[in-house]
Amino acid sequence: MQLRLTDTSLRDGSHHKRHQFTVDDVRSIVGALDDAGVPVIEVTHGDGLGGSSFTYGFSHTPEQELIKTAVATTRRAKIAVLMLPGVGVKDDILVSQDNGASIVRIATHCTEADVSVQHFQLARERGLETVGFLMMAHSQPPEALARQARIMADAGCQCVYVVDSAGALVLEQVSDRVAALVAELGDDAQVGFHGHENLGLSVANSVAAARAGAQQIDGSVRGFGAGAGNTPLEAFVGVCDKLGFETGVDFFKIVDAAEDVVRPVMPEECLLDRMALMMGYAGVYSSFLKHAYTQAKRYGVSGAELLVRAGERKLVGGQEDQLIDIALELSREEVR
Ligand SMILES: C[C@H](O)CC(=O)C(=O)O
Ligand SMILES: [Mn+2]
Repeated sequence: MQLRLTDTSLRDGSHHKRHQFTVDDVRSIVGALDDAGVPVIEVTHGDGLGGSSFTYGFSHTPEQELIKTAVATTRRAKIAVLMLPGVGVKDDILVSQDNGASIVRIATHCTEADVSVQHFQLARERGLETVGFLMMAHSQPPEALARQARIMADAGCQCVYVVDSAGALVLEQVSDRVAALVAELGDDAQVGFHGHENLGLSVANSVAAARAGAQQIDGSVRGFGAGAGNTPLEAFVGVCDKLGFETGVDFFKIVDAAEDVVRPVMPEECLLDRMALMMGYAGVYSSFLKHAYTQAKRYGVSGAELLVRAGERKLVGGQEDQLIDIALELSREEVR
């Protein structure tokens, strides 16, 4: 069986790098991944097009410069961009296409697929390939996710992803969700899976997704992504070789890329440490990790407790400022 892999290190890794990617980083990573045969490479601010802001963190280099560099560097791989409606706007899609991106991935919270309809319609009218991201997929049962996937597919989405933003899903919880989407969508759209490593299961979860019928799988070389990182793509390629899934990616080349090209660009390794584990356990959006570190330090409170409470409040992407509220709550409790 054929799997199409997308590397997200130059987008999800942007969270870990606090959005400080340079043109040189993009050139070296895209060059190495393209040479290894990775078919799709995503390049955008961590929070998608238009994410460079006070709330999410300002980019070192404008994302459109990074996208242009990726397009100029790649020989075979397609360049994808991510957008969250409301963070980015329709014009951002058009500018990205003018700069050579050919796949647009529209991400919504997994109960809000309806906000993506106009973006899929525009992207298809313009001849772009489309992917939909149902984020925080652990928070909804399979049948609810399938209904949201149907909204995306009817709007023109060609592959709907189960996105384990919190790294909170465990094996059958992935396959049940993927299978529900496959059953709902049939030939109308493919199904994909995007994992995070917060419970140490991203590779196993991606295998479960593929076995349940997912045809597209995300990963980031060296796990370079938010939280404890994404599915380490080089490990997943090796596992696919052993299980007989065809990826078209050269295992030895991607292992060298991870070690020699990607690791030097990372500020530090992505760790499965206390904070990351809390995210997986409590079901917290992985992109909150750096914000939680910042607020925990600023208010002198426990980052792990901050994340557990973020999970209890069921915060979703875009509610980063609520971490300040929780930090104040914790510091008030400590004073008493
Ligand atoms: C904007 C988020 O970082 C998208 C993503 O990668 C996820 O939800 O996971
Ligand atoms: Mn992610």
